[in-house]
Amino acid sequence: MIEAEWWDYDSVDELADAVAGDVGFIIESALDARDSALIAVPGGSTPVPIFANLTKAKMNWRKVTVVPTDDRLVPVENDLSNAKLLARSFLPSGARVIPIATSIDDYKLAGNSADARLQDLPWPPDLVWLGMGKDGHTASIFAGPDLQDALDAPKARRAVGVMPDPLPPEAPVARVTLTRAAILSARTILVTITGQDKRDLLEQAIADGHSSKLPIGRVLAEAEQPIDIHWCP
Ligand SMILES: O=C1O[C@H](COP(=O)(O)O)[C@@H](O)[C@H](O)[C@H]1O
Repeated sequence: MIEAEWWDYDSVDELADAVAGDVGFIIESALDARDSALIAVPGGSTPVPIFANLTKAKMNWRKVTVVPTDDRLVPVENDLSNAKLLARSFLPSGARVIPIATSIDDYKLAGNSADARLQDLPWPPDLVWLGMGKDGHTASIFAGPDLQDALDAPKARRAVGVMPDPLPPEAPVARVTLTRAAILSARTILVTITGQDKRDLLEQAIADGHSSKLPIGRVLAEAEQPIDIHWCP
């Protein structure tokens, strides 16, 4: 059973303030301890106001590397690109942003390429920050033919390519994602979600643990570290 602590806020603004503070603290602690920080952060819409608050923090951003937990296989100029969001959010502060998606058509090969990029980074990440879709996917670990690959990849494997099935209507494309092993290797894991529907889904996924039908339940069931879940309606 995972050790999950819920942090509830009344509004997105309050959540954004608090999570930006926590992530800033994690980065500062890594800079103090190792003189560099590596964080993996989600895409989508939930983190946007948090990024805005976080990047106002004064710290040595030049020593901070930011990677997406996952990305959609689209050109980096496309609005669906998580790398585009990270570049827009973090590059002005001076952080290094490493995209993991490529223009390779074969999504499995794109997964190999994402893995190779991540193999060049000092591991483990100081933080893996996860979001969750309405269908219970996290990072881009989705239901579909590649679910087991992403869940069962060996410890050394950091990313794989996946084809969600069904394809989510808001972004109906193949993806690359951190594996479960890569997510769980992080020094700290936190989750941000909004809305009662997602809360109900995540509570159920956590309760079901290993037998959860939802990818996020299967990922978190194996976590050895305590996990903070930040939520607002
Ligand atoms: O597709 C994705 O969706 C999830 C959730 O996004 P949200 O917009 O509902 O917050 C996100 O965590 C993931 O990184 C992204 O690629």
